Amino acid sequence: MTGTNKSLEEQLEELLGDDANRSNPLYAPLENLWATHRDLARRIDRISRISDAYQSLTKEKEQSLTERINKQLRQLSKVARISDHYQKMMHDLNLALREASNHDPLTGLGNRRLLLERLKEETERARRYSRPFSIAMLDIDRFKSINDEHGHELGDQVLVEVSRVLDAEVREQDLCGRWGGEEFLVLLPETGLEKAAQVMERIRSAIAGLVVRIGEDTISATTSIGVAEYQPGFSYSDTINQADVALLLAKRSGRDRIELAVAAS
Ligand SMILES: Nc1nc2c(ncn2[C@@H]2O[C@H](COP(=O)(O)OP(=O)(O)OP(=O)(O)O)[C@@H](O)[C@H]2O)c(=O)[nH]1
Repeated sequence: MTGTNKSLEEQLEELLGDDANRSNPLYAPLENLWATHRDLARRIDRISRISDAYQSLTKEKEQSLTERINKQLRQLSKVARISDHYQKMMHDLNLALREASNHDPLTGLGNRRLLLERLKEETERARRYSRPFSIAMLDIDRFKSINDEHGHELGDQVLVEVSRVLDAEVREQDLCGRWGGEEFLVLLPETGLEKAAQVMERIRSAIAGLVVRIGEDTISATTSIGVAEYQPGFSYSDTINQADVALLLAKRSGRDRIELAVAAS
């Protein structure tokens, strides 16, 4: 009656389902035992389903917590990237602002503000370490008539060309900048009057040889230059005044020349 490949449960079901076995004295206890077993199995099944459900709920919670943390991490790294980007932008903007506040937009040379800053520093250095320095004030001759004859735009072009010569001719340690209008200032650290005069003579000659072309027309320009050396006890503006006086002398003496400031005795 019982096949060997049948499970114990199947065999019992078959035994208890067969009415012929009811008269067997073991039938009732076996039926009871089977009922108890099935009840127990149902309970175990329920408990394990509850446990499974609880486990998957916990797993789900864990998963969603991990997902939430990952999402927050992704958002944080995005915010960090954006913040880095803005910091770089601010840095570049600051550099551009500093560059703009220190440079002349037409010629690209340092402006009066930068020149004054460096001049003050150089005066302090000269005072402290007893080191020489000189400055040269350079002015384009009869610039008004260049503007009047050829127009303001061309006047601007001459300013740019003169700036290029200046920038190319000054030495590494020197600083040249636009003092204002058609006037330029060259700062020559570690340089006495005589040496400064040599450098400026080279610059004067290079500018005199400059030819600015406009279509068929050509323009040339000359410059007058006043050179002054820092004197002990001088303020930076005293040195500027001395260079200005020398420049005025150069203008009055016929232009296209260099005059040196007379050292205070
Ligand atoms: N094109 C142009 N002209 C300028 C600029 N700044 C100043 N100027 C002109 O430069 C001229 C300077 O003229 P003045 O100060 O009379 O001197 P100058 O004609 O050079 O004569 P001297 O200095 O005596 O040789 C003025 O006409 C200004 O308008 C500029 O940025 N561009």
